[in-house]
Amino acid sequence: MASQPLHPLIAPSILSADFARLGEEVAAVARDGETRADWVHVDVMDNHFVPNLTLGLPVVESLQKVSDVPLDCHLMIDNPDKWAPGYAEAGAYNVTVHAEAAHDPVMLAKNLRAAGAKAGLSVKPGTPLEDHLEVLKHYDTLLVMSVEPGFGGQSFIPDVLEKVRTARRLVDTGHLTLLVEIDGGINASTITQAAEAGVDCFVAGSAVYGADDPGRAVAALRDQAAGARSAH
Ligand SMILES: O=C(CO)[C@H](O)[C@H](O)COP(=O)(O)O
Ligand SMILES: [Co+2]
Repeated sequence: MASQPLHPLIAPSILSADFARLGEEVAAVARDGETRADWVHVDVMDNHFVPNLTLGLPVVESLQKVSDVPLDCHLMIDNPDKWAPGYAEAGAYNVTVHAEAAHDPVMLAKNLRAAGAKAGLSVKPGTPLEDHLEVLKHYDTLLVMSVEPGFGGQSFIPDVLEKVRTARRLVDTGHLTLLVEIDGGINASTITQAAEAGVDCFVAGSAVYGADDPGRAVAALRDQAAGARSAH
């Protein structure tokens, strides 16, 4: 995961999908061609780390059986040191834990990788990147939250782009080796500025699953991000 991927990655968040039809909702962004998502983003919330409760390991295990798009699990939970490796063992492609919640983030990254997943570290909007730079050397992805974690459909916080620029610089100069991912409020009005700041992977929940055709929304967001990147 060293250099910037050839095209921007789009990861629809099923937080905004119909939970009664999760398999079909994943299939809607898994058709071959330009409408295909790169990853499917799965928001796990425990009602402790964030004030909301969504889904957990049994649902991820079921999704893993039906999804041929890699799962990107975003764990908004306390004590990820204990729970996160289970998501890697279930076959998730990338498992992201919060820097604010992890007790031993270096050991946790090792455990995630040993279980076969990429290891992701996320920072909330108010968490400085500088506090976690040493730890980030052990991770494959950095998930910059551009809303307060807990709910979909919130407004993008542009101040976090400074963290994206810093991370991009550190990756491009070889000081870090990771993908830069952004999550929260990404849509047609905000994706250009995020792409210009250097994001590799864009999570979009309401902008994809709130659209009439989720697959078309994926293709449109990817086009827009690619255009912003090449113009930069
Ligand atoms: O982690 C999240 C919230 O905590 C979600 O991934 C995120 O909010 C996606 O939803 P939207 O694109 O509607 O903001
Ligand atoms: Co998320």
